Amino acid sequence: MILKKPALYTDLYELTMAQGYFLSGRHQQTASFDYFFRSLPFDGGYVVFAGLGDLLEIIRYFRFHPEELEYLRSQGFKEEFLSFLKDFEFKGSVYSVKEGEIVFPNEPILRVEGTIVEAQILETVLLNTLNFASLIATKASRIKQAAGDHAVVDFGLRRAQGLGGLQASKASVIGGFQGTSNVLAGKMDDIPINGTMAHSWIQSFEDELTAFRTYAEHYPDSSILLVDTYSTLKKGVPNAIKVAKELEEKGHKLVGIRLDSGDLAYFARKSRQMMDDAGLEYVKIAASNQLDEHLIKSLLDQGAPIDLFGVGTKLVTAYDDPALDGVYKLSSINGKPTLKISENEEKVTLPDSKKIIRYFNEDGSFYSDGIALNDEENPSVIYHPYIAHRSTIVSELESEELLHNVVNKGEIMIDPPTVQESAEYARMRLSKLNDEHKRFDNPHVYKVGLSKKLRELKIELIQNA
Ligand SMILES: Nc1ncnc2c1ncn2[C@@H]1O[C@H](COP(=O)(O)OP(=O)(O)OP(=O)(O)O)[C@@H](O)[C@H]1O
Ligand SMILES: O=P(O)(O)OC[C@H]1O[C@H](OP(=O)(O)OP(=O)(O)O)[C@H](O)[C@@H]1O
Ligand SMILES: O=C(O)c1cccnc1
Repeated sequence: MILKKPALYTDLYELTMAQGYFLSGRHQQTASFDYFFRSLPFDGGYVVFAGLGDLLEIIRYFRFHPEELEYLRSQGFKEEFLSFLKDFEFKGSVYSVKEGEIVFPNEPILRVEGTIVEAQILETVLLNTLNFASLIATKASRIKQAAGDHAVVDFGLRRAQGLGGLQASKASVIGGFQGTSNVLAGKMDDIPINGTMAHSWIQSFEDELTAFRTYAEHYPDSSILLVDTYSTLKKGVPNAIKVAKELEEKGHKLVGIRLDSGDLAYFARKSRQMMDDAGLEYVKIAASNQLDEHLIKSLLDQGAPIDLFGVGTKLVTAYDDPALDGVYKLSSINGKPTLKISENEEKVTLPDSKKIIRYFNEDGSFYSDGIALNDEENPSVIYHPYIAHRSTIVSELESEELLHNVVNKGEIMIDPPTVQESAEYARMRLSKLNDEHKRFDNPHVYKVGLSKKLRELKIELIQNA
């Protein structure tokens, strides 16, 4: 949890609308909003849903404190509304997929039900939390996929967008990273913290060997020496070998070396050879320098004997696709289904309260998802969202509903998932997504269909709009 006072972490219009609902006596209307995204980031085939734990904390702490009310008063908000906010607590309900779930475009992966004011007032902070966490968890998952069994560690804090670095470190672990260099994230979320050394350590000594030796004296069983400050192969690796041998004499072991520039595949091969020749097969090779999933894949395809990848900038900034386009749309008001029309059929929203059903192949892998009205039986056929004649029979398949009641009339119903639990769930679910949806180039589109009733309701509302 990052903000203990999240109520003003919002766009002004949420509060002006809330005041408008209140002053016009409409604030007790009931409403239902869906959270969903429309397109997949990184030209990928899936998203790892993250941020639910933080959202539940935000709901738990959601109050308007005296100094916040004072600020709103200074901005012209009316006394009547401010006294309403003084006692405000979220008393609505939230239905969500699990943190770590593998999800796809246009699925209503989280639904908020409540009065129009309480559901509306959550919009911005909810989007801010879920969009960023899911984006970074997805990027991390792709990087981990490229790294396979090799370890990946988050080095991104220094390059992160301000305090987003905290959420990014947590989301990276949900996506499959082993640990982070971010100490506060480690403390807050019980994530393993890891690290090596900076060039400044080496430059601050009269020579590289003394720098390595001094570090190893202090950390005889946990040193990873940065070998590229002067010359990787002529100085860095030979000096690291010397120090490793000295450690051996004292009954300790050098953990590794880190490469941070130049041709990482070439240097890794050469360093491995030099260390193996010196009987140091156990010393690991870590690599960093603007890595992402494509470079890691390329390095491993080149046969680079790298054991650990440190990944910063490209991970925490989601460099190639810096925002998930998640939105929060009204789907019913006072029990009446509603939708938002668009010229573009793909942007027309889905009305009413819905459920998501995941269908499985016989081997337990994901077959496709269906979206149906909440109060209908699980459908036996699901239909393409826009092309009427395309449908799939799903009646014989194993299925599972994905939305769970995580907040019920203001009461939080689950222990917020720990980062480790969400990471394990994401790993397990990703293993059920077939490879054609996971490949980096032109991944096969995972099918998400609609029930007949939902499709018909949507068409009826469009025609009557
Ligand atoms: N064998 C390789 N195959 C593909 N990409 C690599 C390989 N080795 C390194 N890279 C990547 O190429 C990019 C640029 O590497 P380069 O050696 O130019 O780094 P640099 O930071 O400019 O080095 P220096 O710090 O010496 O200036 C980095 O993103 C790096 O990870
Ligand atoms: O390349 P990234 O994926 O963003 O990974 C983080 C980078 O941050 C550090 O460099 P920096 O130059 O900031 O400090 P240093 O002196 O420790 O190398 C580190 O050496 C990595 O190269
Ligand atoms: O520990 C490291 O090696 C590290 C930490 C942050 C950024 N770059 C490297």
